[in-house]
Amino acid sequence: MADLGEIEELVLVGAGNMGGAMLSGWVAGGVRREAITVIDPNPSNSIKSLLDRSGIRHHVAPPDNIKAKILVLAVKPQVMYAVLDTLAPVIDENTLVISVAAGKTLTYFEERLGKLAMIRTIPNTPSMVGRGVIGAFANGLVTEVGREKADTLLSAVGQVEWVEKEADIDAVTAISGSGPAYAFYLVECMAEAGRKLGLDEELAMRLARGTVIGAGALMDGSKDDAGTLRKNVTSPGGTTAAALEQLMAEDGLQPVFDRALEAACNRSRELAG
Ligand SMILES: NC(=O)C1=CN([C@@H]2O[C@H](COP(=O)(O)OP(=O)(O)OC[C@H]3O[C@@H](n4cnc5c(N)ncnc54)[C@H](OP(=O)(O)O)[C@@H]3O)[C@@H](O)[C@H]2O)C=CC1
Ligand SMILES: O=C(O)[C@@H]1CCC=N1
Repeated sequence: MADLGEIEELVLVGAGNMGGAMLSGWVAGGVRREAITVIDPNPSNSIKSLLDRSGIRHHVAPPDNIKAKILVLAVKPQVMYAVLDTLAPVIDENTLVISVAAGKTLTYFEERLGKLAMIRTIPNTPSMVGRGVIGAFANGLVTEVGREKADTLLSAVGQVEWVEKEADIDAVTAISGSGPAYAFYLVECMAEAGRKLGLDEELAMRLARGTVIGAGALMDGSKDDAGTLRKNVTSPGGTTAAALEQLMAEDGLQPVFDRALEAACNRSRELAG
């Protein structure tokens, strides 16, 4: 595994939710501040304060005195086209490009930047607390060393899962990229149901939040699979069995998740263009 301290000429384009999370992970993990350049016309106050605190170079547009060894693209898919047009000054034939943009394919980037070593990734927001899940696919121009460096950078914010087919990234996006939103929605639904049972709204939310956080922590520390952990809660003839009977009625939530993840996967494919 490469060392974060050995990373050089790392250029981050877009320091929002995802770019900012990665930047924080790199700084905390030991990437040298001199090795990082951030390009963002309007970083948030928290990123501005990180940049000021750590003394990292910041530009509102690509400067012409740096060639990126690693270029991380973390702007919204909708502005990617315009951004790529501006990047020529910071790219040469040795630049390794890492995209975190949902949907945007390697072909899309190759058509605009030329044939370069490129990695398409899809992280998720728990990357902000170092607990992300990041799917990644490398094109044929990425060397073993390049892949190791990318793995090290991405591992600074979470668990990296490499896939063998680029098309799988759309499905990864549907599970782990968007997945935190499903977990948060679960909390919202549980809290609302508790409120309808007569609990104070804020108490219901504290109970729902704490339960999902605790269940995640339990799963994190356990060798048991999710099904076994569920069965451990479910006493025969008890309250959980009564609830699960409702949640699993007919085909249960599976068809809803099938439809939801298919919609996310299809949307990822649509964002390609
Ligand atoms: N949020 C998520 O859960 C996930 C997001 N992603 C992907 O990450 C990418 C970024 O998303 P997210 O971080 O949520 O978005 P944000 O809007 O939080 O961050 C994007 C940043 O890029 C900045 N920006 C806009 N134009 C430029 C430019 N020309 N040059 C440099 N920076 C620019 C934005 O500034 P301003 O705010 O002023 O526009 C903003 O700071 C997207 O492609 C998304 O698909 C992937 C997985 C999960
Ligand atoms: O909703 C989106 O498009 C981005 C990608 C995955 C999570 N957020």
